[in-house]
Amino acid sequence: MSAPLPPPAADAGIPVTLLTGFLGSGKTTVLNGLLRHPAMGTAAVIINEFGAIALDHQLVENARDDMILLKSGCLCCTVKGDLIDSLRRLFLQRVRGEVPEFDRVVIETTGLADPAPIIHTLMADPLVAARYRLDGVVVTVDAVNGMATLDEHEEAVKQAAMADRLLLTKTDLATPGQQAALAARLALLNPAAPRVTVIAGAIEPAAVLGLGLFDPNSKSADVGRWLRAEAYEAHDHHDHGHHEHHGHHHHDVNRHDDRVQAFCFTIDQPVEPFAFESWLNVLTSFRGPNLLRIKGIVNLIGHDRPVAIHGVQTLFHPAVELPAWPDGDRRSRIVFITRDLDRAVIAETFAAFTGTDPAAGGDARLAGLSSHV
Ligand SMILES: Nc1nc2c(ncn2[C@@H]2O[C@H](COP(=O)(O)OP(=O)(O)OP(=O)(O)O)[C@@H](O)[C@H]2O)c(=O)[nH]1
Repeated sequence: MSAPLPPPAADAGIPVTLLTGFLGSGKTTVLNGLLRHPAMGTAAVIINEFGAIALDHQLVENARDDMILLKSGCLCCTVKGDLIDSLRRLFLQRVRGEVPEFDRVVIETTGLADPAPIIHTLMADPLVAARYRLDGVVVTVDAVNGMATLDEHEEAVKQAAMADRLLLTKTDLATPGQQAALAARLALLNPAAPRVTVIAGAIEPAAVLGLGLFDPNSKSADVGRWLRAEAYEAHDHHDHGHHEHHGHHHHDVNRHDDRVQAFCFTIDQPVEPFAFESWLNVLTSFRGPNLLRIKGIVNLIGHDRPVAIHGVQTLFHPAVELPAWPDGDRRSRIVFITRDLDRAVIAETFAAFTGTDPAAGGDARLAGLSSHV
């Protein structure tokens, strides 16, 4: 990280949206709703599951083997094997003019998918990482069955915890009490992800696209919207296990939730780059599988501008130096979503490497940085 940093990569790669959510939670309904918008006509859709394509038949224009062109103009393929192969192949076919020139990709995963290895894949394969970038993780949660699903299935908890945006589906069937309980639980599990209500797939593309660090319209970094560090201020999650304060939980039904934690470090002093990099290396080498997501902006000694970091598990995107600090606040802010890994452990290792104790919580001032928040 002390090496020269690449320039801000506003246009680097085709944005990829990961649409996930538990079995039957409404992913395909949301996808169908999205594809009805003309703005989605230049998207490619990858459905990462076996079996028939679950999109509305009216939307399907002509079918080839594993790839179809939808009436909306979108290209759609089902992936039976390797996601990497599909992304590589799609890109090569686009370059050769064999498929329409798509400018974004939406991947609908199976309901049981763990998003972490999929994001890992996007970052790990050199060709894929050079051509595509993660725009955002969008997760459907069923307002009727969501609570029971979160109780029973750890995959669902992980999905919700890793979301950049949560879509609450089937609210037309849920009681206000069910909706409130689910919203409260999701706010604990994932304080930063805005929750959007979607009934029968009625959704604007803007609600789920453009969630990455770089604003697709202004081409500039939108740190406030991306990091949402301020969201952790209200209830920092290192006391995540103490749910009895929140009324709607009881006995051990939250065992999955308790394994997942979301918290934010705020570091006042600029950090020594080598120490920071060493800390990240050690953390990812030893606890990679427990690191679901890390995002942050860091003030490194010797760098006038902030450095953005983004990683999952053992892997980090190349650090990107942003054009400027978003405001007068030059503190480093790093958001963590972990599983079976306490805040204290990360704080201790950070202190050991950098000589600085991170403070808890985000920063309310970040909230004012962006009109998109
Ligand atoms: N009433 C109501 N039904 C919905 C809503 N969203 C989805 N559904 C229904 O819920 C069922 C499951 O929706 P899908 O979109 O197939 O869910 P999925 O997550 O793609 O399902 P899998 O691919 O099987 O995991 C379907 O019968 C949908 O019509 C909603 O907002 N309201």
